Amino acid sequence: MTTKPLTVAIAGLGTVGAGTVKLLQEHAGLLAERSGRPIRLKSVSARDRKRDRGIDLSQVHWVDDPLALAVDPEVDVVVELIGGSDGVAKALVEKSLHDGKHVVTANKALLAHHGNALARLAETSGVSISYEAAVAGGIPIIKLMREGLAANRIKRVYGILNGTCNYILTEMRRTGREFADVLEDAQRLGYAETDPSFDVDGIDAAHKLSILASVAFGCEINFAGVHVEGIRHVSAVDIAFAQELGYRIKLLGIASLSDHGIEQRVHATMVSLDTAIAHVEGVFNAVVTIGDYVGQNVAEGRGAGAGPTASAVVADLIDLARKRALPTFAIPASKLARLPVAPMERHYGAYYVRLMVKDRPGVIADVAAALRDERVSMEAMLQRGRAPEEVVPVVITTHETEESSMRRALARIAKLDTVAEPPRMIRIESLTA
Ligand SMILES: NC(=O)C1=CN([C@@H]2O[C@H](COP(=O)(O)OP(=O)(O)OC[C@H]3O[C@@H](n4cnc5c(N)ncnc54)[C@H](O)[C@@H]3O)[C@@H](O)[C@H]2O)C=CC1
Ligand SMILES: N[C@@H](CC=O)C(=O)O
Ligand code: NA
Repeated sequence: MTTKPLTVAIAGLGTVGAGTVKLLQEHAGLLAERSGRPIRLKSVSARDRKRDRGIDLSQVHWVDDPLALAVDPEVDVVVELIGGSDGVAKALVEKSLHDGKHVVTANKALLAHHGNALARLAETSGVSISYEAAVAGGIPIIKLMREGLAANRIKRVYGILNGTCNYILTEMRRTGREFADVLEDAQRLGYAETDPSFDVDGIDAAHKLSILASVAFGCEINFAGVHVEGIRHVSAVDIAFAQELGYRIKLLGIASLSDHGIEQRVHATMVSLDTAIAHVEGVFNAVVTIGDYVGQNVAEGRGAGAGPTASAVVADLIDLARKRALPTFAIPASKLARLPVAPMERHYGAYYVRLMVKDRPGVIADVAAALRDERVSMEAMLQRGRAPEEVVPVVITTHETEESSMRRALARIAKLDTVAEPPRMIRIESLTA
């Protein structure tokens, strides 16, 4: 057994970087045992050398220019924890791979945008790019899919992929607090992205979903092909109606294969209270995979924060120390398929629609007519409180229909004089987990 340490350099010492340094130091003995050799942190780079991060950097080289880490001949692995799909993070990862260094990264934005090219580059350089921390934080979902489920064809993968959104939706429901107020909490706790609109607008979950889809289906990453919606439009009223109807609202990422191609979508979703995923709360994420031999598998754990993310980063380092490397997205980059994107208009599902209507005779008949004309079949209707000539909420749930019909019906409903605000639509997903 080799005792030569695995020599590591880390770029970025924020939430994840500082958490990773702490874990490497506190568990040094355990990691050496599990890896068969020590994992040695040689150097670090970040923007502000003087900042107190609550970690001991006295035995570590400080390097001002992160790109210098890529050319240090002693370094085996560069750990990129800066973030961002371009700029320094991309330059560092490319330079490191070119220079024959393994890369570990938590950067899903980078992989979603440039993963195909980076996987090819890693392969031609004979090194690996590992990214367990990039998808669902501490859940070992990449390991689960690339290794544990490797014998299966996977047709569908979905889950709660953003800790910040799940935390916000959970707190709003439990406490009735406002969206902006809860988002500040998530930022303080280190869950949110540098620009939190990436979280709340669904972009971060879409980055992760595009990576999961590639590993699940053996296809190239196609981030541009993800239909993305966030949670800004989800209001306390919808959360309360969801509860009354037996649902919970979750931001889900869902990828599946159909006759039309690959469907990838991220949006607020009503899931039945009977499902396990409805009860995944706070910063927890959950990923459900359906394999043809194994059936359904559910993995749950913390999706963000220093500790869980560091756990995933260091798990990748242990694999490298053990000299275990796999193709980036489970099969060689040159073999990844380029799949057609199934248009969202062809999506077939059930819908929740909330209208704010003037409480007048005939209004419901007009709404029902618009639905009927577009062949959307109503499942149930709820109206709470009567206040003639006042604006009141009316909720409709539909049977399964094509999204294009639903959109046409909503466009007609929005134009009715009695409808005071644009209709709010949330997809209802029938899930088994
Ligand atoms: N915070 C979390 O819970 C999770 C974050 N991630 C990902 O991990 C990465 C890091 O995220 P956080 O630690 O939360 O971010 P952060 O903002 O707390 O830390 C970023 C670090 O990068 C450094 N940095 C920024 N620009 C730099 C530059 N030009 N040159 C050198 N250093 C630079 C900053 O000084 C800081 O130390 C991102 O890709 C993020 O998406 C992934 C999973 C969970
Ligand atoms: N901002 C992300 C961090 C982890 O990927 C999240 O909230 O899930
Ligand atoms: Na993970």
